[in-house]
Amino acid sequence: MAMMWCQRLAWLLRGQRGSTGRRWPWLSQDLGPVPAAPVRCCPTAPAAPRCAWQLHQDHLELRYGSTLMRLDFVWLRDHCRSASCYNAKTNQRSLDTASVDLAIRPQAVRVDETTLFLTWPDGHVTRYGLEWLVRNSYEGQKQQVMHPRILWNAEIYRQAQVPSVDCRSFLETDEGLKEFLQNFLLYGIAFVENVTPTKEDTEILAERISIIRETIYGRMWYFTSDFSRGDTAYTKLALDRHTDTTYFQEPCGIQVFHCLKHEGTGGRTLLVDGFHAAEQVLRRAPEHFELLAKVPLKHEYVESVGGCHNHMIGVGPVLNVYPWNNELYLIRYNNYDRAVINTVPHDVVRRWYHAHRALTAELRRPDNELWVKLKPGKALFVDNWRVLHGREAFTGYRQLCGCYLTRDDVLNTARLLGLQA
Ligand SMILES: C[N+](C)(C)CCCC[C@H](N)C(=O)O
Ligand SMILES: O=C(O)CCC(=O)C(=O)O
Ligand SMILES: [Fe+2]
Repeated sequence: MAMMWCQRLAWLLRGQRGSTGRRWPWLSQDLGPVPAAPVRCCPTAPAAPRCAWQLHQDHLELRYGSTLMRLDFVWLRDHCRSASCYNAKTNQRSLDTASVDLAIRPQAVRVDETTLFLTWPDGHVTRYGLEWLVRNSYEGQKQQVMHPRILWNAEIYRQAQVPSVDCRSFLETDEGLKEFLQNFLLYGIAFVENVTPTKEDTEILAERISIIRETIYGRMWYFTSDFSRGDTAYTKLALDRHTDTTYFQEPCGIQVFHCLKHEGTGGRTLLVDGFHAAEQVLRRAPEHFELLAKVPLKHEYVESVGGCHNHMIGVGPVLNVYPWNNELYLIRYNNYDRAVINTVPHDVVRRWYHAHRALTAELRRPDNELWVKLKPGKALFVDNWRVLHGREAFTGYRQLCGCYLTRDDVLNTARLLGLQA
């Protein structure tokens, strides 16, 4: 029934080029109720058609199920999955997009129960599965989040009783790895237990899920409070919550910590969900959130200790969101490493400080603080794009090892196991 109705429209539409605006008032913005006549002509049809469409000057408006899509004609030509336009073996586009006339319009449009058919002026036919369009259209994408997450404060995290994964199951079974990654994606932190407390064993863990990201700190690093590097991390001092490598253009995606030894007091690790704090700012004062997401600033690492000479600069806002759905994907927060602010005009800078204060207040709320004591055998993976870490001051000998991971490769592993990442 829907099909017949649309086909009729297709006939009507021929020769209607150059039209603007809505030509068929019975097809309201949300393609509202179905017109009475066509429904009656097909008694077995369901009450509302699954699909309805209408051509506009530069796009096709298509409703399928509850999704109303607006599909640009060039987009529709560009994403053609025919054998000559797309190589299904490599999943790569063969079509040269630059060869598409930017004023292209389909010559004929037809929809059946499952598929949209478009015939282009040169006779080429493009087919789209309607389900595929829902999944891949802007409107479909907007209805979902890229990364499903559970935002937490200390209470929520404890209540969830997220299990640690055993080292053997992590290394030897896909289920163990998948469970670990699922927890990591949802909470931004995850633990592996019963790890042999050596750098080499920690490295094996890291390599199970990703490629190790070598940085100025090396590939796998050890650190103690020997000030072997010009950074507070290499002392016994407390470290307030922060994310690492904010001074890289692309901050490291994941950080692995494994405490190999601690003979002394203090030294607990602090973890805070930066996205939870940012969400609270968004709820309470959206203008602060917006400023933190819009104003770029620099972070900097200037080192000149012993033989180590480094000067790194990373530029970007504190909060990074996908523009199409405002979903957070990266927080860059390190008050130690924040550089001189010289990218913000005078009439914005004070407002930025207010916004930064609001976020800091959220990040410092005691209910948001998760304190854990890292012990030999228990490795911690932290999403450095989301969860802030810090540490309590300590006494005695304390040795940590770990590494950074490339984010893309962690997500790759997760996707290959069937997780949404
Ligand atoms: C982890 N490791 C000890 C190797 C490096 C520490 C880097 C510390 C730096 N201030 C930052 O926050 O990025
Ligand atoms: O010593 C710690 O527990 C963490 C120090 C730190 O922030 C880091 O190494 O990135
Ligand atoms: Fe750190």
